[in-house]
Formats: sequence, structure tokens, C-alpha cells
Amino acid sequence: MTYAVKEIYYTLQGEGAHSGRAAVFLRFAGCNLWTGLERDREKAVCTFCDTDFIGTDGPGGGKFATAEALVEAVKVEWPEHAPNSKPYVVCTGGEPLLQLDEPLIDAFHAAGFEIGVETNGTIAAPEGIDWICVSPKSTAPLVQRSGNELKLVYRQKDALPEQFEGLAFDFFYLQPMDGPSRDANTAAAIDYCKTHPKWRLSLQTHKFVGMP
Ligand SMILES: C[S@@+](CC[C@H](N)C(=O)[O-])C[C@H]1O[C@@H](n2cnc3c(N)ncnc32)[C@H](O)[C@@H]1O
Ligand SMILES: Nc1nc2[nH]cc(C(=O)O)c2c(=O)[nH]1
Ligand code: SF4
Ligand SMILES: [Mg+2]
Repeated sequence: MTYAVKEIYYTLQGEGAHSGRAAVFLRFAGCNLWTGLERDREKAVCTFCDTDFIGTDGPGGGKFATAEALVEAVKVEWPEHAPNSKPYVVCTGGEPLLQLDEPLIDAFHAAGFEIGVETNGTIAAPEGIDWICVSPKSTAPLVQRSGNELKLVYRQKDALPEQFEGLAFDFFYLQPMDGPSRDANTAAAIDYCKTHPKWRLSLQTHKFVGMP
């Protein structure tokens, strides 16, 4: 299968349980809940996306004919001399589970990588991913109902924390929705976490410091 990749870059995970951890971000092109075009945003299932995932024109982006070729492009971003560390790749997008398949998982593991994924949960995750972060979206049916962290963007009218707190995840996070109401959403998320301690606050820390 040919993989369509928007961008590949080395940064720190900004969100959730692995916040602060060095990772290569592999951003796949395309999503099943929005075309990525501003003219379609209002009518999309997911309306608040903060990401450009159209095309393959970003840094390190392109079309990769094999899993091995894509792994090689990710591998070169990890520092050469990194003692006592296992390389970590975060597969995101767009929706990474449209493209992240078993051959690619196997190729990453063969190269010594630990694999994380950021998914909207509408597609079942293949076996073998080391860290599954599910971020449910509005009315989109949630298929992937277990994993390591559930990271709910807050506030969404059609996706309330109560709908998800019984699912099989190790951690439950609320991430304030960025946009015109970010400050109000942050205050509401803090309040919710204080009254519902099962939930923790996830801030998009990379945005504070201008990291990609
Ligand atoms: C761009 S998405 C890509 C991965 C996948 N499609 C998903 O939605 O989980 C990466 C993460 O950013 C979150 N996100 C997207 N737009 C956001 C916004 N405006 N404010 C806060 N988080 C946002 C998503 O919920 C998800 O956890
Ligand atoms: N630094 C950084 N951390 C992130 N965690 C999840 C992100 C994403 O867009 O999937 C993201 C991102 O875009 N940048
Ligand atoms: S599901 Fe993820 S990538 Fe797709 S539009 Fe929503 S936040 Fe963006
Ligand atoms: Mg992002």
C-alpha cells in the first residue's frame, strides 16, 4: 500500500499522558470526519480541527511506496546518539488509522520503534500499537472503545464526558477546545476535573512555546 504523508518532524509530545516526551510525529494525509477544506467545515462531523492535513506537501511529507521506505524517513528524524532511549513515533493526521496497517506496525517494531497513535476512534485499531490515544468526536460512532488514554476535546455538545467514563482506558483526559472560546473551555475543563477526579486536564503545551 502507498502511504500519503502530510509531514514528518521531531518534537515533544505536547498533549496527554506522554506530554513532554520526545517523539517523531508522522502526520498522515486525509481524514474521514472532515475534508480539511474550510468551505466544508461547518457541515463536517468534526468541526473544530486545528490541523492542516491536506496533501503531502509538508516538511518530510510525500508518498511512500512501502512500509520500509516510510520507516526509514521517520528513523532519520530520531537523534543519532540517543543513549538509553527507545525511538518513539506518534502516528497522527488527519486520521492515521485510515493508513496505519500491520506491515507498517511490523516495520516500525523491526526498526526498534515504540508506536503511539492519535485517533478519532471511528476505526478499529490494528493489533500491536503500543500506545492508543482515542479522541471521540461529536456524533461519530465510537468503534475503538479501549486503549491507553481517552482524550476528549471539551466542550463538545454531542460528546459529554459521562458517555465515555465507563470505557476501558487507563487514563481519561479533557483537552480544552482551542479556538475563539479556548479560555472559557479551559476554565470549564478545570472545573470539571476538580469535581470529577477521574478526569485529568490535558493542555496543548506545544502551542504555548511555539513548538510544532
Ligand atoms: C488533529 S487530531 C489528529 C488525530 C485524529 N484524527 C484525532 O482526531 O484524534 C490530533 C489531536 O488534536 C485534537 N484537536 C484537534 N483540534 C483541536 C482543537 N481545536 N482543540 C483541542 N484539541 C484539538 C484531537 O482531538 C486529537 O486529540
Ligand atoms: N507537539 C505536538 N504534540 C501533539 N500531540 C498530538 C498532536 C497532534 O496533532 O496529533 C500534536 C502536535 O501537533 N504537536
Ligand atoms: S477527526 Fe481529527 S484530524 Fe479529523 S478533523 Fe477531527 S481533529 Fe481533525
Ligand atoms: Mg496537533
